[in-house]
Amino acid sequence: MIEVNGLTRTYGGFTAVDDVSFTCEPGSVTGFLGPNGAGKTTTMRIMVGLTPATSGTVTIGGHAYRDLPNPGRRVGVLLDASAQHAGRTGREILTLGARTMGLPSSRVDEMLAMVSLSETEAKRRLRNYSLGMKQRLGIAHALLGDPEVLILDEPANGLDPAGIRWMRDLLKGYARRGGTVLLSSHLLHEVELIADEMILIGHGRIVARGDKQALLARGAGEGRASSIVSALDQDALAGALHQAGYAATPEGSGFRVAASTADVGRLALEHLVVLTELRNGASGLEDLFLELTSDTQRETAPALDTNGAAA
Ligand SMILES: Nc1ncnc2c1ncn2[C@@H]1O[C@H](COP(=O)(O)OP(=O)(O)OP(=O)(O)O)[C@@H](O)[C@H]1O
Repeated sequence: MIEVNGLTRTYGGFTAVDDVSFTCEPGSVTGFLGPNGAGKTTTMRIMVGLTPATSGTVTIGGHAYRDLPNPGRRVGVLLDASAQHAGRTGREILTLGARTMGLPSSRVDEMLAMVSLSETEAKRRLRNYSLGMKQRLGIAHALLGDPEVLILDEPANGLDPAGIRWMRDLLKGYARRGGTVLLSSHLLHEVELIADEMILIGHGRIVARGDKQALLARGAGEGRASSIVSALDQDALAGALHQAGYAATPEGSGFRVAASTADVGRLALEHLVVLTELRNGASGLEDLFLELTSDTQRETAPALDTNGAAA
């Protein structure tokens, strides 16, 4: 169990983390989401004692991280997969970790096998690892001490699709066996698939949190219905939509309509319009994320022309 209470971190006059409180329960994966610079990494660094808090507390299993006698056996941490010594091999990095935690060297082989790093790859120096390989090694390092809590900053970063699925299954299995997982990510879809609980942060403040299903329902709630629709006769479709009073904007080869697929389908039937595509255009979590963090998004930056100059 992780308990974060009133966590605040300021840098000069700037507040990077602003009175953040949440808990992560055993047996669940908690997704920590927010735009660039929202305060996710800072919060996680404070949790594991790498950055001091200005105020507030974090406890893991009831103790501050710095008070845990053998922290690697309690908390697995992956904050920056490149933060290890670049001249060491993957095997050396894991062996040092195992020794520090008082684990047998057989644990290193187990972990290498678990993250699918081959014997040859394990002998390579970290500086010659691909990003995905570094992430795999980082996950192996985090799991080395068989901890009950995992704190992972963007663990899917650099993994290929098969690697992302592997990590998803790994973390879900870990939580099912009673582990507590906190992971940050920009990959909303990925978090939707993996997390049970979600925390959305913007400008250092929590803007939403709770059970994934409840947040998704909120994101896809009343007034947010959206469909993507195309027809053989687009003009007839546009006319029918207009007549019914549905707001429609051109998207792809058809329209995005502020109505449910059932309503659009019914309308097409009434007007005998043959549809070539009709699907749900709402992305509950993405819409909610963009709405709640809209003041922290950067898309107000000037558009670039094809030469990269500001238009
Ligand atoms: N040592 C520091 N000195 C000054 N400002 C800092 C420092 N560390 C972080 N910040 C600022 O705090 C804010 C939060 O940064 P943080 O790295 O926690 O964001 P993040 O949510 O992890 O972003 P990203 O998704 O881009 O990794 C940013 O504006 C960042 O510039």
